[in-house]
Order: sequence, then structure tokens, then C-alpha cells
Amino acid sequence: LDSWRRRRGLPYPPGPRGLPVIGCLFSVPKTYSWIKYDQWAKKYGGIISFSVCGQIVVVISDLEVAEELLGRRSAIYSDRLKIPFYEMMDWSWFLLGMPFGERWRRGRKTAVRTLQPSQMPRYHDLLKSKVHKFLKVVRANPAGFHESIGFMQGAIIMGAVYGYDLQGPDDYYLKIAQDANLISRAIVLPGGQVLNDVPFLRYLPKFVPGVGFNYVRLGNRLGQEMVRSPFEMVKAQMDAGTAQQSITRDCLEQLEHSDDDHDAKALADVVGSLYIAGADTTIISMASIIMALASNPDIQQRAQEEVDILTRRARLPEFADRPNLPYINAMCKEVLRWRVVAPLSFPHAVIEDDVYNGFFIPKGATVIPNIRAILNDPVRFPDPERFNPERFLSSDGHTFVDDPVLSAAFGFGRRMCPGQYLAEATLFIFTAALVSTFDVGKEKDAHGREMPLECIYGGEILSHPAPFKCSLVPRDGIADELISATSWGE
Ligand code: HEM
Repeated sequence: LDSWRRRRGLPYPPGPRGLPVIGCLFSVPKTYSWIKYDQWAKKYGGIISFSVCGQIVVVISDLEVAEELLGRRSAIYSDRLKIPFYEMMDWSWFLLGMPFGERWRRGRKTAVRTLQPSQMPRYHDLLKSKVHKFLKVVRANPAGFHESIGFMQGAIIMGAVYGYDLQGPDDYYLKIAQDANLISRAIVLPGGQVLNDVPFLRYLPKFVPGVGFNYVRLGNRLGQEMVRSPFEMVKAQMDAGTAQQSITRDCLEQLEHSDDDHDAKALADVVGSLYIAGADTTIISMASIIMALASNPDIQQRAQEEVDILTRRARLPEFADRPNLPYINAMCKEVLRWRVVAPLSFPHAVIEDDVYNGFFIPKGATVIPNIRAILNDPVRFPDPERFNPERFLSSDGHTFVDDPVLSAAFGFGRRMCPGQYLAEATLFIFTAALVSTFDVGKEKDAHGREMPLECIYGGEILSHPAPFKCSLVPRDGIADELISATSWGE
């Protein structure tokens, strides 16, 4: 009755009714749930709602609605769901999951400030060195490209955040972060998406004894270790005068005159959050670039020609070349659309009752933007399954035309990804360096016949590609020399 009064007779957004009490609990699959949401969007429209055990879930598959609610009304759409496993693990340090409020606001400020476009030149040398090292590593072991991407990105983020040079794939800090990431995905068993879609499961540990208990303990320990140990390392290095430039060092220097331990701890939480959010995402787009090149030889050739004209094959591409490489820029945009990294973003929660277009959206509702649907809308992006960088070129084919819609790949409103510019810079230098030195293609069998390329993308909160096979060989002697000549990444 109370809810009826609050609603003033207004209906919730349309959607499937589900069963009494549990609602749509069993209608939402645990993985690839966006496929179900697409079907519902076709039937009910760009904003739908359903209930799961009394909790209202709103799914937005329409760009204008997402921009209105999550963008323009972001003051009331920027909370996060309480994820009890995170709470039990005491992952309250994790910016991505933090509730809207003063602690989040402060942490977010630090993240945005250190990763804004004007800061990017500070990271250019780091990005180049790690990408060039990747070229060398892949030349030596092409079959291991998938792991090499993971290591490269770990090294980029560890370098940017802590000024630390990862020692190798078994580096202690990399391992903790990878394990913590696995836990944070596994914790939402049995498929990462589950807790976000089915808030009811948050009560699971209470009535299924033992479930998650070990995960919780382990997750807690890994989280604490990941946030604390690299941070303490930078502090010790600063005392010894040996700390490399990094986000952590810069921020600590600014804190120097504050004796407040609280500030230092809050800072450790933010930089730890950047590390975990940054290490697991960009790798998906880099693997997808390799996938796109392997299956589209014509696109690869065009990209190579564009870079070759500029560099004359006398050097590797630089960040200064970025404005003059429209096709490469278009590829980097297209890959974010073609294989959406976080298909359902990360759910938002509503802070106050709201009304949209005559529909009632209650305080506490979960709001899931279906980014995948928005970026694969066949009206806006004809033949959406095709990797087609030309979507982002002017009609004469020479100028890159940025489409603001693509920023949806990084979410909406005040919660939008603060790592966007670093991710885009990484993708640019990675793609440009790769096409200028390697031919990527399908694997050949013993008879020299091309084998079909298969790649399965996961159906969880981050859609990771399963490792796939393809051929990566230096283009020719010139490419080989260019790779050998770089002193970066030794
Ligand atoms: C291709 C790469 C990436 C993609 C597609 C991506 C995507 C996203 C998305 C969809 C969100 C949720 C936004 C929302 O709630 O509306 C997010 C949040 C976040 N991302 Fe990224 N991200 C990427 C790379 C990075 C990197 C490199 C970093 C750090 C250096 C980073 C740090 C974060 C943080 C800290 C948040 C939480 C923001 C908050 O809740 O206030 N991301 N990202």
C-alpha cells in the first residue's frame, strides 16, 4: 500500500510480470543476460522493468533514456547496489562499488584529476615502452600473445599507479591483483553477472551455510594486501629518494603537509581501485583488435598503409602521429563498439523516487544500462556485427569523426569510467605499433590452409574473450629491424 501511495498510481516501466514473490528470478539467465534484455526491449521498449523478490530492476537499452536518467539526472542515479559479498570481504575501499557519498566523491576526484586528458602526456613514455616490449615478446613467442597482453597491461597500470616495473609474469604484485580480480568475479558465483541481476542472491550466505565463506576470507586478505603493500613500497621509496614518478607519488607529495593518516589511507584505497579496475578491462579491447585484424586482411592492409606513409617505415609510430592516423583512431573506436568490454556496464542504484515519461522509478531500484544494445543498434550502426572502422570516417574517408555515442562504452554520468583517456591512449599506441610491425592472420594447418578463427566472449560482467589462436609474424626484415632497434622496454 505504501508503495502504491508513493507511486501516486503511476506504473513502473513496462516489462515481464514474472511469478508472485520471486518475480523474474528464474527468467534472467546468469550469463549473457543482455540477450534476454534485448528480447524484452524488443517487446516492451527502450526502458523496461521487472522485479526480483520485491527488488525493482530497470534495464535501459535506449541511448536517449540512458543519457537522460544516468546523465542529466545523475545526481539521483549514481548510487551503487550494496553487494554483500563485497561488504563481507570489506572491499569498502573499492571505488567502483562505493556508495554515492562523500567518501566516493573525494576518491573519484583524485581518480579524475590524475587521469584527465591533460595528464596523458605523462604516461606516453610508459605506454610506448610497454607496447614495444610486447612486440619483442610476441616476436619470440607468438602463441603466448594472450598472456603477453595481460602482462603488458598489468605493467602499464602498475607503472602508472605506483611507478613500479613488473618483473615478469610471476611478479608478486601482478599475482595478487590477478587473484583479487578472480575472486571479485568468482565471488558473484556462479557467473559474475548474477548478483547484479538478481539482488535476492545477496541473502544467499545467510541461509546456505558455508557458501562463500572461504572466498570471503581470501578476498578480504587479497584486497588488503593489494591496497596496502604497493602503497607502502612507494612510501618507503620516497623516504629513500628512489621513487619513480607515479600517481601515488604525485598524490603523496601533495599530502606531504597533512599529518592526517586518514588522508593517506583514503589515497591508498583510490590508487588500489585504479589498479584493479584498470588491469582487467583494456586487455579485452586489445585482444579484440588482434581478432579483428586476423579476420579482416583488407582492414589490416589499409591500417598498415596509413601508418607506413607517415613513418616511411623508418621508425615506429608516436603519440604525435595520433591526429594524422584517422583510420587507426577509427579502429580504436570501432573495437569498443564491436566487442563491448562491460556489456551491462556496472549497475547503478537510484537515490530518490523518480518519474520518467509517466513511469515510476522507486528509490533503491537497480538500473542497468544495456551498453551492448546501445552500441549495436542496427539503425545507428548498420550491420553491427561487422568490424567496420569506416563508420567513424568522414565521407571523403580522410578524417576521423568522433561519435560521442561511443563514450557509452565507458558508462554514463558521474560514474563514468575515469580511466577512459588512458584506455584510449593505450589502444591507440598498441594498434599503431602492432600494424606497423606485424602481419596478423588466421592460423594455418599442416597443409598451409587457413583454419577458421573462433573466439568465444564470456557472458559475465566483463566479457573476456577466451584465448584464441591466430598467427602473428613480423611483416618483413624492415619490421624485424624496427622491433629490434627500439631500446624501450629492455
Ligand atoms: C577499454 C577499457 C575500459 C572500459 C571499457 C571501461 C569501462 C568502464 C565502465 C563501463 C565503468 C562503469 C561506469 C558506470 O557505472 O556508469 C567503469 C568504471 C570505472 N573504471 Fe573503467 N573502463 C576501462 C578502463 C579503465 C582503466 C584503464 C581504469 C584505471 C586506470 C579504469 C578505472 C575505472 C574506475 C575507477 C571506475 C569506477 C568509477 C566510479 O564508480 O565512480 N577503467 N569503467
